[in-house]
Amino acid sequence: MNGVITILRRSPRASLGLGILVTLVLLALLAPAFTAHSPTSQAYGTWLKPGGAHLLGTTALGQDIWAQLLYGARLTLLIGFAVGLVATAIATAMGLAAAYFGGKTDEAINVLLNVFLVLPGLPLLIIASAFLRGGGVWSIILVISLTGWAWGARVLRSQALALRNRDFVQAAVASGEGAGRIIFAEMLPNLAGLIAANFFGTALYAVLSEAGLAFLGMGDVSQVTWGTMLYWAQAKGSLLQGAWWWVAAPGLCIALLGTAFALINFGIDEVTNPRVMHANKATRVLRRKHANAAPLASPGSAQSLLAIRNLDAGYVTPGGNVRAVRDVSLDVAPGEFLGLAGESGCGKSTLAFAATRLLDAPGVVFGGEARLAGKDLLGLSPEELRRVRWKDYSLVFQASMNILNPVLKVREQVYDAMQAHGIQDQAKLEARARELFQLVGIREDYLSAYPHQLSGGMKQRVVIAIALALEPKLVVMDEPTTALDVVVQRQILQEIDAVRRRLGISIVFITHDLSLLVEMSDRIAIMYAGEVVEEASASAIYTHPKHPYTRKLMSAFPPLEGPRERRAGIPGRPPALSQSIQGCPFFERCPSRMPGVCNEKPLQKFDEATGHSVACFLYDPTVDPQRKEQHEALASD
Ligand SMILES: Nc1ncnc2c1ncn2[C@@H]1O[C@H](COP(=O)(O)OP(=O)(O)OP(=O)(O)O)[C@@H](O)[C@H]1O
Repeated sequence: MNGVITILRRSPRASLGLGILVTLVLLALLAPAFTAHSPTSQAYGTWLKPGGAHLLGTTALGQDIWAQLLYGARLTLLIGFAVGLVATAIATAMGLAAAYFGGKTDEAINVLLNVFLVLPGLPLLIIASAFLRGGGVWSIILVISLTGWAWGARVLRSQALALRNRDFVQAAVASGEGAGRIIFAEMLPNLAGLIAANFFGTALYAVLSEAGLAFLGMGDVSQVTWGTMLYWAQAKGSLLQGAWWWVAAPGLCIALLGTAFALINFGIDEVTNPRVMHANKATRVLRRKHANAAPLASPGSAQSLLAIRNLDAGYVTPGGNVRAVRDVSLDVAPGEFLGLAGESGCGKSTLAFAATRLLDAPGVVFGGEARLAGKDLLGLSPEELRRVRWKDYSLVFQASMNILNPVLKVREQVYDAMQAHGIQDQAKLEARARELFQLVGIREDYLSAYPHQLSGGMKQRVVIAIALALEPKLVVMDEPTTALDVVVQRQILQEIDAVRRRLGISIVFITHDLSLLVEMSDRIAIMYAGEVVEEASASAIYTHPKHPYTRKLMSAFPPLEGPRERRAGIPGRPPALSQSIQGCPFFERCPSRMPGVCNEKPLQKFDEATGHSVACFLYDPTVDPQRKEQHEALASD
């Protein structure tokens, strides 16, 4: 129900379509309230013009056209809805079975699908209806369902196959969940939008097919539907008699019903697909804002390679906007290693992707700025962006090794990025590829290998080599080594650091592992619930963490040296990012919270020392120092 309300709220097209559909259904159900005539009675005069007792005139057989239209809507709608249900049920069952069971089941379903898809639709409908003639409206429903399920099944199968390979389904399989639960609880809900769209698409096909069959005289012409009305109008030569309204009335109604189904279908697509409409809208608004924006004039920007200002980003979901990055401002200096840390889900990746224009729908940048060497990244056209990526900045993320194409040799893939940016000379390409391999610690002969011949660590090094190929000014690394074992992880990190120092590039490094960051970074920014809550040099974060959250994070990791101690987690959960947050987002979990201050005042950053800022009211000079001391003491108890 909530899903339907969201679709209607978000999509004016869906609301219009549903409005038309509901009106037609009401007219059909309440037909006796709108006409006193019977649709089948032939007691009225023939060929009467619209007006008087007969709103739309009468037929050649003396039937009231308005009454036929109202009562005919019942069967037409029944056929649409019934075929929609039957064909969608078949398509869903086939698609899910093919994807879940795979192997022979998938092959068999695929063959069946292909047979139905290559058979021409109309002749198949005609032959099937000839066989089932005399079976009334249910045989029409059966015939149209049998010919109309295959397209939906093909689309659902491919979507279900993609889902089947997603981590959460694989995890459910690995944990021993039964087939029924995986199909109905894990996969089906993710296909809900597609199934609903398929229902309305098939209903539209059914209404049009019924009209086509009836018009050809292949349906049950003794029943009143909009299709059989067209058949009789044509058979009795209504246009030759000048009675165009007999054809126009059912024709327009069919077109109206078709429009309603199509509008609802569009609406579902807009909201449940990749939410393209919203993403595009937000991007357009942002572009306009950026076209008029003045360059940044905030402190630090002269020193900054990457300057992020008041960045707001997140995801448009059917349940509302998720604000995963909230008003974040951050600078990365040339040659600097900036670590970004925080619990899972606090917005680190969203920040990195949004600032580098890599956030895909349903992700959206709601506002703010990101400038790289003064260039407004959020305002660049796709062509300008293409020129800047890889050359000015590149990105390496956790699953990056999967970007390697399994059927191309590593050499070609290393060449690709360089060729796309104008380096065509084979000798130069080869020399640079070898140099890059040396840089990231892989033997040069692996350039001739295929990705499957490399280990995970080597593949990740190849990706890092590709990211460095054009010597970008900035490399953003989002947990690039998390999937690797700790020894390989450490080696790669040391090599990345050596490359950074040698080439003078800046690195933004994202990880949960704060102890690793302390070791590697120049500066660390701690994120919590979409906000940067503390920012300081790595040594200050290690020796004097200020924010209670940073302190808790630090105490959750083993120390770099000294005796082993029992580590404590942070009780509670971060707030939902789909809701607005009043005051400090850490309030509920904070051992030093000051009720009436932290949960009420708008969150601010306070400078504790040069280059050390904390978003915490314990450092607010306007709060009574005694109160702060009491609460700090509480935390240390
Ligand atoms: N496609 C999406 N649709 C809706 N919400 C999303 C989507 N992707 C991420 N989110 C939400 O955005 C928030 C921030 O996610 P993000 O991946 O940026 O966090 P993170 O700190 O990088 O987490 P992790 O360390 O686990 O990668 C989370 O609450 C997450 O649930």
